[in-house]
Amino acid sequence: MSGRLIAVVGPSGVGKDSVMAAMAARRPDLGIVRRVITRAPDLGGEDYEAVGETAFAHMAATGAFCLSWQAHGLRYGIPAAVRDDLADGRDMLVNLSRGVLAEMQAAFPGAVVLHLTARPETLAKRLAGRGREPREVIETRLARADMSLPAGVRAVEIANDGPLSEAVDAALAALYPARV
Ligand SMILES: Nc1ncnc2c1ncn2[C@@H]1O[C@H](COP(=O)(O)OP(=O)(O)O)[C@@H](O)[C@H]1O
Ligand SMILES: O=P(O)(O)OC[C@H]1O[C@H](OP(=O)(O)OP(=O)(O)O)[C@H](O)[C@@H]1O
Repeated sequence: MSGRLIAVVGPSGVGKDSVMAAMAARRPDLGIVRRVITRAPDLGGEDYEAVGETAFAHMAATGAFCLSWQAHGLRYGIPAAVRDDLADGRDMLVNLSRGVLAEMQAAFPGAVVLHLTARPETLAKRLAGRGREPREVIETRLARADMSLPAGVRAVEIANDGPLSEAVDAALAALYPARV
């Protein structure tokens, strides 16, 4: 059986990368897609492939991505090779923009969407604590926080205001309902 693409979405600082890493730690069969980003290398957080604008444009033009978008002044690409992992039967977590969900569902009909939420004050505190972006950049990220999901996208809503383990429990329970 094919694996499922599991899109993890939500505002900056909500905990997408933290929840994904903790989910994969609990279920080693769950993979995490390594994104290609025009971000400086080694800024911490997720494991990503850092590339320059020219390399990104070349990759996009030669079909290296199954999905790509632009946000926060950066370009993001999802390697088309994720289809090989899915064909091998592996469920794959991927951190996506809310803006590409309709396109993603058309391209991956069996995909599941996990929508993480948290209160605005929680987001502000976490972004400051993460320390990856300067204050002005944090402000513009917070301004996008309440963006809604595109019409017609069905998602599992998961609150991540409390301990990380609670969000991870909720996400795993939604994906892998226990058989009674
Ligand atoms: N449930 C949580 N409780 C406390 N801190 C959290 C929780 N979830 C995430 N964090 C912290 O918040 C910051 C942002 O999390 P991150 O996973 O980078 O979010 P995102 O990928 O959605 O921007 C990180 O410093 C992370 O350690
Ligand atoms: O359209 P949106 O839903 O607002 O999302 C836009 C981008 O923001 C996040 O990026 P990134 O992972 O660089 O930032 P984050 O870790 O602060 O969320 C997310 O992964 C998208 O790439």
